[in-house]
Amino acid sequence: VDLSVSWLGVNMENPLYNASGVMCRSREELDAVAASAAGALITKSCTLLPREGNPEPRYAKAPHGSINSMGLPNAGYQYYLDYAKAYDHQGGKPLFVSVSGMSLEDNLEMLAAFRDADLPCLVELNLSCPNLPGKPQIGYDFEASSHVLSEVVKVYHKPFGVKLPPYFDPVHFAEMASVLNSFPSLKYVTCINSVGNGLVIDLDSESVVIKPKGGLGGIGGDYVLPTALANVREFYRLLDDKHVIGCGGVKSGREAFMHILAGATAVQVGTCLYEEGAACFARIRDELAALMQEKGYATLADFRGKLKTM
Ligand SMILES: CC(C)(C)CCc1c(C(=O)O)[nH]c(=O)[nH]c1=O
Repeated sequence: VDLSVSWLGVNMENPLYNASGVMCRSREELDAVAASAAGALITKSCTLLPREGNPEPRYAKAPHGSINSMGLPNAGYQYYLDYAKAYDHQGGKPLFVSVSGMSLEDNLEMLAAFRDADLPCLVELNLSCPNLPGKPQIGYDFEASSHVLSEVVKVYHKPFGVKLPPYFDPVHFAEMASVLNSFPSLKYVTCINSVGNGLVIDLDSESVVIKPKGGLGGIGGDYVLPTALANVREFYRLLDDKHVIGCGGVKSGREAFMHILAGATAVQVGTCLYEEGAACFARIRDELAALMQEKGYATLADFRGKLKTM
């Protein structure tokens, strides 16, 4: 079976890579993903200046996944720009850079810097980045999303992507798809970011399990798979001429297969990578290949987007 996928000028030997935020904050972590069986790698969302992030514990494993309120700890955009400048784009795996500025101005400054560096890597704007005080995250404010993207495309002229939070209402799917469809240079979306502001309680201690935000944090893992698949499917259906990257609940070849069946071009691994380490990529890759073999599919295109309805 052939697990390769070529899209937006990048060639991946297999469709699996890390979810932004997991094993991608330092060059050592990024090199570990690149050295693994992953087909690509993406950096931790960066801000203009380095950030410590929230007090620990800020990540916790939960019975069926994970919860995190990391608070955007990162080395600052220059660090990732330097990594991208030194990166072997020809011989290496595709490198994606995630950007999540604390303000539109910060995002525009970072995007201008990546533009001027003229690197082969693709830039992904995290729309879970903070909005004005008293407003929801950008991705949940359709007018703000439209404004941000309008300003972004004035500065950044190359193809780019956005990381989307999960949506839960058909009207929201339609509204966000309508916003995204008005930007032709926006060539892909990654669905989904963690399911926001969940609460994991430890019964023995009768306590929250992470320190920031009174214990509230983004949920990942098994808990989010159905929501992730629905977001992949809906945006695959509603977007014109854009790729959808699946993220959420992938821990074996089975969930990777489901994401591709729902329409995903490639698939990211977050919680499972955090818990298992980079060996998960070879395991999931081999499980996906075995599943394809069993079902008689030779390539990813043989089943991509071919989810049956009743
Ligand atoms: C939640 C934000 C801190 C605004 C963005 C960074 C981020 C974080 C984080 O750094 O806390 N965690 C996630 O699961 N998704 C994210 O997009």
